[in-house]
Amino acid sequence: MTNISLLSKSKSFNGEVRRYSHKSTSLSCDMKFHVYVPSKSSTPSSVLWFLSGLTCTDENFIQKSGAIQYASQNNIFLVCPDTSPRGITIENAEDKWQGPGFGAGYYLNSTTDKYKAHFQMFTYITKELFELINKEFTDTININKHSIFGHSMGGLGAISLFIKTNGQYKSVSAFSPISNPVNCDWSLHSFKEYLGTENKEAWLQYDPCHLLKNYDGKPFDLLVDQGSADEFFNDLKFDNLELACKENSKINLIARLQDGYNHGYFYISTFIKDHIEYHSKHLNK
Ligand SMILES: N[C@@H](CCC(=O)N[C@@H](CSC=O)C(=O)NCC(=O)O)C(=O)O
Repeated sequence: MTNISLLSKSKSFNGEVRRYSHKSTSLSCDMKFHVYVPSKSSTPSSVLWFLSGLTCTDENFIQKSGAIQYASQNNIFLVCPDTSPRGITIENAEDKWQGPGFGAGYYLNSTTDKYKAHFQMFTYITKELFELINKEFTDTININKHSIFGHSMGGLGAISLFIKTNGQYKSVSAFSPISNPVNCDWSLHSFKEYLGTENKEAWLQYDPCHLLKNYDGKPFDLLVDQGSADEFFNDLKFDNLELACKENSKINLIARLQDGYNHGYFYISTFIKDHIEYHSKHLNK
């Protein structure tokens, strides 16, 4: 018995863009997500997860990134989750697009009384939705071939989820990630609200720079693109990311400062082909 409801589908590059809804047990609310299903092939598709940034839903990437063409060419099944629980009430909610709140789940499991009932995005992405995709599309995908990438808050999420799940994903990359959230006022504010105002150790468990500096697993590549004209450049701490990776010989950082590009989807769509081909190479090793 299926646990997902099809909301829409459209043919695209010989495959299908589909939007589904389901009742999330980890978030205790109804959630939506998009997938791209490549055209039928004798080889099961590899799976590539994209984690979106602040203010996004499951629609921004699939509509604006230009990824579908390259996913089709590389037999890649795309998964585009939402960025927070939806349709619930947050008592005394804050009206800040950087969070905490809707569109700003930071891909972490909240422990504070105000948010913990619904803001469990780490578990939602890495367990609940991961298992749902493997179950519902088991005839289409290779359940052992998943990779992950993301943008901004989603770049933070891709790097932290990759490291914290010990090999669940074959490869990782990021566009303009929030690399050091504990050293940026607005992301630290969300971390304090989600994880506790004095709980520095908990914040660090979701901070890419801290995780990269202290990583002690199998060596891996990390492709990161960063626009030089990014309006959030000083908040994203690209330099701290480079330093954290330089200090750890297990991480092969491929850092690309892209001259003149800003933070938005026109920049993402310029380099999306490179990222999809990077993941395809790692998924087909
Ligand atoms: N203040 C604006 C800007 C919000 C913004 O730029 N969001 C980015 C991600 S930022 C870090 O995670 C984004 O992806 N926006 C969606 C898009 O389609 O561009 C606002 O309030 O929107």
